[in-house]
Amino acid sequence: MAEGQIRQSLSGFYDVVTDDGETVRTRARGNFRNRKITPLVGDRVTFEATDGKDGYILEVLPRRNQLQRPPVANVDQAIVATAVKQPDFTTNLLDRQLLALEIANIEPVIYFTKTDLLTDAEMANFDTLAAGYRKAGFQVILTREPFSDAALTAVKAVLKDKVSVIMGQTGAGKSTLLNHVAPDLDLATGEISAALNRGKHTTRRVQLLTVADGLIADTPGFSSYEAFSLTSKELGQYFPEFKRASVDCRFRGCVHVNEPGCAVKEQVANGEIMKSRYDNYLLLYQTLKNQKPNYKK
Ligand SMILES: Nc1nc2c(ncn2[C@@H]2O[C@H](COP(=O)(O)OP(=O)(O)OP(=O)(O)O)[C@@H](O)[C@H]2O)c(=O)[nH]1
Ligand SMILES: [Zn+2]
Repeated sequence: MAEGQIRQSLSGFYDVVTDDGETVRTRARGNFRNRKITPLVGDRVTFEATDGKDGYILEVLPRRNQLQRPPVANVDQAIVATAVKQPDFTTNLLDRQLLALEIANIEPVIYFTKTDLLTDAEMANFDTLAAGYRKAGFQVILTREPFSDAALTAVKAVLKDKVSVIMGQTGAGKSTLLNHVAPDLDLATGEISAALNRGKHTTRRVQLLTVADGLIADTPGFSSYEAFSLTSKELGQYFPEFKRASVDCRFRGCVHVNEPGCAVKEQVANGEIMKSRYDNYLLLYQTLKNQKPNYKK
């Protein structure tokens, strides 16, 4: 019996890399299907290897988290590629992406793309915005020149020794960024997400690629479009700076809307919490409140 990590899945085959760096092609045994366990890329597994034949997976070790798109487990962080322009930037989309990651228990890293399209005055606004997100507790990479040494050094430092996924709207610059970080990958811009997960292809390949001493999923995520399975009451827990502030709210279970003595609203008023985050919270709160209860979870 050996142990390793699934680095690629393709048509029912799982390529497992052992701690010695050896790659073994395996299949999952029937008992996985019975137990409704589908091994995922990123899973730590035990497996049996047979000389000259495909090995088979014995057990999937407990997961820290898992994503549906891309189907990857044990993800450390998500690089949220966020264009400052083309497509237009909105805090609403960014905050929804951050919420989705918080729910999935995956650390976000906000990476602003296309800063070369900004005037200096516009750049100053993004500096202020980045400072707000940093204060809220998020990692933010914002550089004046895309793909400058400083920008690439920052990205590589973030990727090192971690399992990362990259997410962002179509056209946000995900493949362009990856191509700069790892030129040998040579991903076709505009094709990274077109080729996969669009329903047309039945043989879906998912891979963790070695990039800058880390592992990165070759398929981007789209979780911002997904419905959130949480209640309006729970929402505040997934805005980290709200959660921190809420210990000082007068009422336990304060949802930071109409309650008196709300520490979150106080911090919005005095500029500690970003107004845009609060406005987006209120929009999401209303959406969730109007949503039919979801008893699935
Ligand atoms: N000016 C400018 N253009 C950029 C930058 N990064 C990417 N682009 C352009 O933006 C367009 C979209 O970039 P992609 O890297 O294909 O975007 P993507 O996020 O991979 O898009 P999908 O594959 O559709 O999800 C391309 O025409 C890129 O050349 C940048 O930093 N500055
Ligand atoms: Zn409150």
